[in-house]
Amino acid sequence: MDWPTILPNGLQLESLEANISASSIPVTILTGDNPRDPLDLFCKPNKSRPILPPSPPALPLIGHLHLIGSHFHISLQSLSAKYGTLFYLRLGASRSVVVSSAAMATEIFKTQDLAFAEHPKLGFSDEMPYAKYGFFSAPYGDYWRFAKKVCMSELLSPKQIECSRGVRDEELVRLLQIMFECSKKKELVDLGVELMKFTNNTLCRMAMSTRCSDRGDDAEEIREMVKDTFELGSKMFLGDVLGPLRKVGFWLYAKKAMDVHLRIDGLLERILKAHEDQNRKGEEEDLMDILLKVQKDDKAEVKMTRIHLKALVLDLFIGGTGTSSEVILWTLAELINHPNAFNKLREEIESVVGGTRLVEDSDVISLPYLQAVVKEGLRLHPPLPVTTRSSRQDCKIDGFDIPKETMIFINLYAIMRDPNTWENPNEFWPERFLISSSKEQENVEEAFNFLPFGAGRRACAGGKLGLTILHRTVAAMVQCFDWKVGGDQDAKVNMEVAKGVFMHVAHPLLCLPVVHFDPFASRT
Ligand code: HEM
Repeated sequence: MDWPTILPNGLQLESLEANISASSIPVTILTGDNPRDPLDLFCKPNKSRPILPPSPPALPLIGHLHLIGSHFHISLQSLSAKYGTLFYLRLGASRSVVVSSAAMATEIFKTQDLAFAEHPKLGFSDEMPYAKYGFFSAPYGDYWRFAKKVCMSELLSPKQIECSRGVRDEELVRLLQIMFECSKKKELVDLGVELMKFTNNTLCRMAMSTRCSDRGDDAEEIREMVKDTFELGSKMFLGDVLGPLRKVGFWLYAKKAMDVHLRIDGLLERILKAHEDQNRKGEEEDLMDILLKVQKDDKAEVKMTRIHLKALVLDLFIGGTGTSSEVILWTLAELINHPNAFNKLREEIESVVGGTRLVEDSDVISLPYLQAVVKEGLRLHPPLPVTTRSSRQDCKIDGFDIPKETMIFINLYAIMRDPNTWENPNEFWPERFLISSSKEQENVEEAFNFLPFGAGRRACAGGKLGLTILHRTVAAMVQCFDWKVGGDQDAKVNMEVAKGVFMHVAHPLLCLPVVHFDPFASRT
């Protein structure tokens, strides 16, 4: 099925051409509920005439680009209020369909999961040496299925998460020590920066025990490179998805992208060699050790190459660090702005943990309010507010045709703030997750209303690890400190979101930590 040249509302090619030649391009083309996409004027007519979802008026060449503002997820949310929970957009050269309700998401994530089990291939994928081998970008097929199995049964399994407890404990204590130090010196902490370092270090050590290498500053170097990758990645994504011509993003940033890639590859290669050379028997296995074993396993159903291995480690590292630190930051910001919730959480922690030790992973099961707080943080501030899929074949949703290789934007942010599902959807109110019974909560998740980790085959592979890190870190930061924004007792956090496709905070969160409880006091 090709994209149509005649629309379901009956607009004919000839009449549109006439309108264009009358040189009133935008105005005349843009009338009608489901106007002709001007780009299609140059395509051959197609007999099958698919019925596309409704769409806003489009402009020649740029399509609907002019309707996208500084916050991608919010622009899509506003458009869905007007054009429905399934609508068609052409952003520059990309044809896409936007999904903004749980019912439509159910089609993508459950009913037709297999048909949408791929992330879209971006214009620059072929040019980037790792992109073809990565897990996130892998097409649904033998390699992806094999890597997913390795992730779920080995790398990110409950057993491996438990094995990583020592590393996670050490990194959390290191984070808290920084806060105690700043508190003592009455210095403001940039919470975003410290949390990012914390998740980076945790994931870096879990993935490749940087102590294996001969240099001590690998984590810092990786952090820099991941930052560069993210910045470049979003520019190239925007260039690719929003630009008038595909691959423009790549042409613009190719040299820088290649430079970052070579730096990352050099570093990963060095760490990999250190793992191969050392006799690590008796030492705790990290993810690289496990993958090296998988790579050498002749009986494995798929042969994993060296480049696959490096790309997978990098994907896990990139997928896990920024996401976790952002949610911790937003959740703390909400708690600081909602002192009642903050105090309620602290009381719960103190009643379960007592006053002599730091909260532990094993306490979380007895801390329902903590779990509700973290869920509410994820609901309001999903670090990937819009996830993407690509249709692997021609499909139908809600009676509309979705041609093969259409990019699907699933607006997780809009779904988790849908007023039809959530009472006072924009309010931070963790109690909403306590009021309903656990059965009702399961229903909410099964009904695809709560989707911070996406869903279906391509759902987040590290959700369990992510939640483990979130629960423990938020709990420890509340158990140990009061937080004064900018050093001021009554100041509130500015909750503005930075421009772009992610959910970064727009302004650094600078806080003075004031010690409430020091679990290490007796040891010093
Ligand atoms: C708060 C923490 C996290 C959040 C909110 C989050 C969210 C997401 C979302 C929304 C997706 C896209 C899912 C979809 O398209 O349906 C995703 C994919 C992914 N995430 Fe996470 N993530 C988190 C932590 C992690 C961690 C800790 C790891 C690993 C260490 C990880 C690894 C991945 C991978 C590998 C994918 C790609 C899955 C695939 O393509 O099959 N994530 N994540």
